[in-house]
Amino acid sequence: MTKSEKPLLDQINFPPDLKKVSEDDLIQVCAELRQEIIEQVSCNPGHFGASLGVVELSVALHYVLNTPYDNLIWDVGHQAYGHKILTGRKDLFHTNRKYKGISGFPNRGESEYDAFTVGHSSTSISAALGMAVAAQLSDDKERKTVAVIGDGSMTAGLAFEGLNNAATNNADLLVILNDNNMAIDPNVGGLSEYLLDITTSQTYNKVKNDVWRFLGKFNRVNPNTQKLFQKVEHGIKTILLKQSNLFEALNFRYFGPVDGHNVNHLVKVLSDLQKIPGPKILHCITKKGKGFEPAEKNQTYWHAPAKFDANTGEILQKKSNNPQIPKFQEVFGHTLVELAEQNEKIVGITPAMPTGSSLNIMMEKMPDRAFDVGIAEQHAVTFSGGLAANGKIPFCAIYSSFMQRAYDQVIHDVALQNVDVVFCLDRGGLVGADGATHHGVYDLAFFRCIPNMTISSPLNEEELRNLMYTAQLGGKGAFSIRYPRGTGRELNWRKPFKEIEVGKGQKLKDGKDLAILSIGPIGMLASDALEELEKEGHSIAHYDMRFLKPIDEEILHEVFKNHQNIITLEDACITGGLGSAVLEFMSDNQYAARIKRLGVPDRWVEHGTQEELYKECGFDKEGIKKACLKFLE
Ligand SMILES: Cc1ncc(C[n+]2csc(CCOP(=O)(O)OP(=O)(O)O)c2C)c(N)n1
Ligand SMILES: CC(=O)[C@@H](O)[C@H](O)COP(=O)(O)O
Ligand SMILES: [Mg+2]
Repeated sequence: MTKSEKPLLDQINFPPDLKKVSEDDLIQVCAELRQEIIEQVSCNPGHFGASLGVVELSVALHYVLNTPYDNLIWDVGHQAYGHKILTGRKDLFHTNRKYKGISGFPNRGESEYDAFTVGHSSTSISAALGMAVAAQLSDDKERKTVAVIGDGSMTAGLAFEGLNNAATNNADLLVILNDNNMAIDPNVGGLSEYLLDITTSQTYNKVKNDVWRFLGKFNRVNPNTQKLFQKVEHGIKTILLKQSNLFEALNFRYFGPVDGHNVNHLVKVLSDLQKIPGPKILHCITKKGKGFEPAEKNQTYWHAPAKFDANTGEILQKKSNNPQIPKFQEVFGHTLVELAEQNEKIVGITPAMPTGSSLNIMMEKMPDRAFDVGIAEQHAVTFSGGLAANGKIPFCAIYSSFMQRAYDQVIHDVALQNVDVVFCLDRGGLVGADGATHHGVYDLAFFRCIPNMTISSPLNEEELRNLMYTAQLGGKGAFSIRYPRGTGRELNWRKPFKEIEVGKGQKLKDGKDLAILSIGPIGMLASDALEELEKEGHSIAHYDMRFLKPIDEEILHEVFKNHQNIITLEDACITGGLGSAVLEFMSDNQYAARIKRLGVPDRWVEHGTQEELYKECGFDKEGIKKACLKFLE
């Protein structure tokens, strides 16, 4: 692809370079930055629409703020590509999300301009408040703190916990609400409707405009008069806006809505707001995908598209390598509808990931029984607990790494209640390019200590269907079914349902030299490795455990009686999951054997393709072979 000319952006490597540009030229800088993002992401896929939507905001913020001294915190961070390009990573941007390349999210270890490492949503207000209070305590009065949070991320409880605390704190904090009326899928819920209301309400906006006119004058007066103006302005807002504005009612000073694509206006507004102390919120209206027509039109697809033609928007590569084989997510989505057609108790829940999880299949077919609850994992779990308490069988689909946020709800609101909730734990294992924030590698360990919890992971698509079938039969309490990002291998997966006995694994292959115990689809890599080793004359047994809890003790007795060398394999952290369970069993039953645990080591694993990361962790096919041969030698 030929890159377009970018005479202004070429001169900008860090914010001080940007500050040298005249205000009149900022529009051109934005155009070049937008084009740079389009060209880069077109050939090196990543998040897209969100970054296009905040081009003007990114330029204006770095133009006005004194970063990195001032703290700029991006919520989620999937929109921070412009920020990265403006803060020293333009020449590295072609390595974005690649193995050993730069991270797709702001990362404290990567740049001093990344004030907080992010990836999970709705952390920005709390983190920013922490930084603002730290500045206050250090008597660092000049330091500004700004959090940029999207309308989707604002729906999470954590965001409101931050607002609530900031309201009475008086720390110098600016929250920029980047409102594009979208999450990955359309944003949902009362807050989203409220934001639309205050953006479009004529009465509200007339009052707001009057206040803005007043603020314009505010900046032109001397400091003594400013104090007086401040009081008057506060009075006006208290009387006129507090009752009609949620954020004002929470003690934030609310400004906006403003056009988030007018860079010169943003520069002016942000400069004005620097002079206003205390907690304040600037409501910016933007368009996700701004400036790239296909992305503006189909915002969900272009949230994170496959490779595309930067000129035409034509998709150049399907996301999956083999489009005929369905993703585990599609098997989940279609199977859920099939089961829900037979069992009217079944309902589906997703916290803001209808497309990613494929719950959208049920949402389209059975809109009354499938719920997108917004970015609200804690609520999704407790909501499921409530549904189950009144006789429904919720299938709550949550990405493993986002489930971390709802841990107490799983314990307190599902397991302890002894109600039937099926957790479809999506993206279990190393996810690839999203990296450390998104790898779903802790769930096996953090669920295993919960009493009565059933923890399962299918070897393949057929087992996924059968586990879902088994779980919906009811009477099983909290039941987790974990599957990874991506596809299995089965074209012909729509087979009749079969109940699987809870706690029963299966022997895939006999062998006498060594035994491998695996859980989940990573077991298929073990099968590949064993096929090759078999040809080399080695005899290795392979068991698909299927359940981590209750674990199949019959299999374990058989294995420990017949084998001195055992390998456990899981696409999960090796501390606390299958390997640990097998070691505990050995100790509790006074067996002795050599055990090698293969899995994700006890350190952060960054981004790359799944294959590169399996290799790094030593459990790709070659790694498994190597571990076996080490024992056999
Ligand atoms: C805790 C958590 N849940 C879900 C996600 C997945 N996720 C990433 S971005 C996003 C949508 C965010 O919407 P918004 O904040 O409005 O940003 P936009 O993409 O519209 O700019 C979601 C659901 C996440 N990163 N973290
Ligand atoms: C930023 C974010 O959290 C999501 O966009 C995430 O990257 C989606 O991951 P999948 O691509 O696995 O759905
Ligand atoms: Mg949004």
